[in-house]
Amino acid sequence: MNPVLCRPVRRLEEWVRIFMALPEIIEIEPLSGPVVARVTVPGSKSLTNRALVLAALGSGEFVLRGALWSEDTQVMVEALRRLGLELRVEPDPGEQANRTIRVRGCGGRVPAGGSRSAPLELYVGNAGTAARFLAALVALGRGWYRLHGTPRMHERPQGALFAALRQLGYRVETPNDRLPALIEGGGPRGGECAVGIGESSQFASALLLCAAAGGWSVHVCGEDPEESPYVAMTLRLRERFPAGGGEFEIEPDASSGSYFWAANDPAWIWPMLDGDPAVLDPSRWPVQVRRWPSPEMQVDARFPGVWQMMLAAGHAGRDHSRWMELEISRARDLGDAIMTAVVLAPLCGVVCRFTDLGRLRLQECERVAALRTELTRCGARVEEVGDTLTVWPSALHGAEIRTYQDHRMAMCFAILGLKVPGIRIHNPACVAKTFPNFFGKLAAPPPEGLGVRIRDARTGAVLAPEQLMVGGADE
Ligand SMILES: O=C(O)C1=C[C@@H](OP(=O)(O)O)[C@@H](O)[C@H](O)C1
Ligand SMILES: C=C(OP(=O)(O)O)C(=O)O
Repeated sequence: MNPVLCRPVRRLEEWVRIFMALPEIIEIEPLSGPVVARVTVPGSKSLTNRALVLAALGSGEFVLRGALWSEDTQVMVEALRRLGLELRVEPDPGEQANRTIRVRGCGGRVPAGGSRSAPLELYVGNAGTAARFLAALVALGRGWYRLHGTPRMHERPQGALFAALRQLGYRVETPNDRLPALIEGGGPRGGECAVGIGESSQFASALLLCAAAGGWSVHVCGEDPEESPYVAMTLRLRERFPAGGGEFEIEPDASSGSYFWAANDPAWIWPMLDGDPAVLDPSRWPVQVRRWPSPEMQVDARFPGVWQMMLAAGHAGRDHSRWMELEISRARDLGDAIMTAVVLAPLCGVVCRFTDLGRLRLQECERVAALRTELTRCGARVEEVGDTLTVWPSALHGAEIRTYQDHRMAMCFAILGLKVPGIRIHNPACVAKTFPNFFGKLAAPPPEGLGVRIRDARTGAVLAPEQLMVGGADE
């Protein structure tokens, strides 16, 4: 192809993307009644980034099918390429935000970095998984690497992971135990370390993913790794991943699926329930998520069961003219999907106590405060005591929701907007972190989507599903 002609074509694509950027603020129009839908959600972010690390360190050729293609996985792919690994990304005809990713493993020999004064720079965006997993992975290389990310990633904790790497004998230089950080690869060197996961369980996952290649023995402090859901995911995946090369299928992302299960409104389910209690079975609900995984790997695969429990308790409370109370723990019952349950709780007719939320304060934003503030803005009664949020049944009204650059704030409140008129979402494009076509799926006609009308809140124009895809779909 003529190289002179190539450049203007690429520029045109860039312009198309810029014109198709989501508006700064959108309004969600509530659904007028039950919608029968069978939605496909993209691959699991957590499994994709773990599988990329295991494939990169493994021996042979790996084919990852159903891998998520979003900001968090793109920074991981780019970082592995900058390290010198060979990765090929191909479209997935079954899902716009998935890819098939082919990886040639380095057999545990991580390519060398730079010098201390000119380290190999690796950008991790605001992907906690990439920031933590790559910090452990580069320790297995030689020379110096510098990890850096977005301003928010530079505030998020890394300290306990760096302490564990130092116990193993690696050098990590950072003034404040956060990113940016310089890490000197020392290659595999057997040894032991203990890691605290109070601030993030990703510290343990990072070390466990690289432990076989590094000869590391990793002790997780304070929590039973088998019972800490995301550490358990790492242990399960290590057992199942084809270490010597081969194909691996990534499950759909259960946290992303929670938004669609939660679209099944109490006001749809309760009237049916009076005549037929079997209606409480999620497999009977109008909105379904295809290929729903078992909870063995992803704790959030429990979401339909938790939503069922909330709906059942809310219904029982109505009959006894007294609200029932439920406790839902971030440590045991749900992972990221607990945010979905928190935001929809005021409509469930049950008092919900959401406990063990401490780690949420250190994520994309201070999520405990953000949830309380934005739900209160919609008229909900919410109380924050320690790391617990209690949410009471409340009459809600529309509001402009600030999303704090947090994809899950945008997605949870968009689902609230299917039930409460006048919900407006600021910076909806932040969903690109894990679910670039989330709003496209809300707007797509049933049965693939929910047929929701989404407007540019400034102009009132209804946006077509293809206008609602954000960023990152171009490889
Ligand atoms: O290991 C993982 O893939 C994740 C662990 C969790 O983080 P924390 O352990 O920091 O809570 C979760 O919130 C995040 O979205 C993904
Ligand atoms: C906390 C999250 O992401 P991470 O820690 O992987 O950046 C999330 O996706 O909700």
